Amino acid sequence: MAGVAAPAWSNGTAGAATRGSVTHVIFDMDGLLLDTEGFYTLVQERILARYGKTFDWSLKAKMMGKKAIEAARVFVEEMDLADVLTPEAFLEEREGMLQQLFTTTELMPGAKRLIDHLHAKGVPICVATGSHRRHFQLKTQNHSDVFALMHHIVVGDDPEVRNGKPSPDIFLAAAKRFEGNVDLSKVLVFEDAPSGVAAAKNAGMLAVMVPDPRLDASYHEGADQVLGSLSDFDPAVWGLPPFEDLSL
Ligand SMILES: O=P(O)(O)OC[C@H](O)CO
Ligand SMILES: [Mg+2]
Repeated sequence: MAGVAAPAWSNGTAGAATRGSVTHVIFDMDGLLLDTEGFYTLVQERILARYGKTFDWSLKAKMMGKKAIEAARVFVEEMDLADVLTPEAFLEEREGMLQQLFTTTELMPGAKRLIDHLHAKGVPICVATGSHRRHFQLKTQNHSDVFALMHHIVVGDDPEVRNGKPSPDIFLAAAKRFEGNVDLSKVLVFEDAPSGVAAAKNAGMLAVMVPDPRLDASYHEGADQVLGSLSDFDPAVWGLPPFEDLSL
């Protein structure tokens, strides 16, 4: 794209990049940076048990990454509960349980090391989460050091995010808030959810997927790379500054 400056860390020499020359990085949050997806699963299992139904990973795949109300509609519809539970009542019921669980949130393996590294090298990084601000605050309260390194954070109830993932809205809003012009084809999104990978691709960006191993491999389709953990990510492959301490 015309007028797009070379990244600040670039020394102008050819690197070992084989998958592109990434200039900006956007992180998903739930299930990617933070180990919160299990909380949603647990609470939803409890609610379904009351109706004699079982929560499974094909339902999980359809809900994860979405805005709360959009995921709630999927839950009620897919589980055939419309006669006994509205999406709004479902959200209200799970809220108390979730709020307690969120305060115990842990980082996913490799998240801190990667964020520290990209920040130290001057790579512009941000978070784009379908989670609304109230939940974002609860989930991140013990990890403010990590999230403080983000250039900005876009949450699901941001006015610019009209539609949740797989709409590209949230990633387009996130890219716009970096400084200067951003070539969307050089933005790398990290995601754990099928809807999130689709949103990144709909935004014209690159997508690395770090899925839960229980997610069927058919949902990996569309990702530019699939990793078992953020710890497996090699920045140099994407034209990003390499890790210097390879012992980690
Ligand atoms: O994966 P995130 O960070 O977009 O969050 C989405 C929901 O809050 C949880 O699936
Ligand atoms: Mg996620």
